[in-house]
Amino acid sequence: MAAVMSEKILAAKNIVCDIEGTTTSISFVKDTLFPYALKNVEEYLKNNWNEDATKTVVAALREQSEEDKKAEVEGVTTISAGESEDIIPEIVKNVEWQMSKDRKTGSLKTLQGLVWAKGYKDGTIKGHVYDDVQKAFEKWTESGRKIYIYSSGSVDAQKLLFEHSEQGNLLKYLAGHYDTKIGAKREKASYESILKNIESSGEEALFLTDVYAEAKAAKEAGLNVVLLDRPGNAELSDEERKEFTVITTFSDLSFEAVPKEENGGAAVTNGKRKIEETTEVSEEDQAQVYPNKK
Ligand SMILES: CSCCC(=O)C(=O)COP(=O)(O)O
Ligand SMILES: [Mg+2]
Repeated sequence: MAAVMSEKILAAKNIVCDIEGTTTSISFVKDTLFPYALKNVEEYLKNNWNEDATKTVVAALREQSEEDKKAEVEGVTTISAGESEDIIPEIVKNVEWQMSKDRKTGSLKTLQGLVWAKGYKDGTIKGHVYDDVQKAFEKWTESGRKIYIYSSGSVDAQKLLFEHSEQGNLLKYLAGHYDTKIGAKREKASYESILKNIESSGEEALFLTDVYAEAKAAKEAGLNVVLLDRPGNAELSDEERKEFTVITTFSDLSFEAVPKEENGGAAVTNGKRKIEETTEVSEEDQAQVYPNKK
């Protein structure tokens, strides 16, 4: 069954977009990025030990491990005090432990980004984006919309992925980046902070993600939300599919131009067609306008 889209969704001026499972395959993150980070973290630390960025991230990793120890997180490994390179094996062990749990701590994500930088810059890594991403970004920005990224991956890691993507440098389409410094992705307050930051109402914003808990938090903050069902994503339940519009590709979202005088002003509605609520939509009608399905 094709997606059911509300008028509000299609009118949104600000699009906030998740990465893993939304613009980019989960398998690229799990099978390319994570193994690269694990393989190269020790070398990165050795080669960059005296860099400020390394000192800052090591201090943050140590702080995190102390917090985890206090909270009695199972399996946590500690990082000794001091600036000696002797503690590199302890850092590597902590990173391996965190990555085995797919933790989204800011310190781990920052270090991963630092390690990936070399791979992106020497061409070993090309950021995966689905086939429809570049075209959609182009259309959305051409129609006067602003695209923001909100991912657990650090802002620097996000920029690397889109700068060195399989579809070329996509950074020109992006108006801003947010990571977990603004808050965790499953918390309503994070989305409220993003709205404040981008000077948008919830009504004028659309969040695209693959994770139901993130969708729920964004919805609570007043944003419109559409869930992505990309190949390899976790299965969405029938209940989750009832609560949110679900699409398989960005091509399913088709916006109209934001009139110039309203760019940065009021939201635009797609005045073309307003159709009564329905449960089934033909492929051709995917881009039509429907009242939001609750
Ligand atoms: C942009 S860096 C790679 C992705 C990553 O490390 C990650 O944790 C992705 O999480 P997301 O919030 O984009 O689902
Ligand atoms: Mg995701």
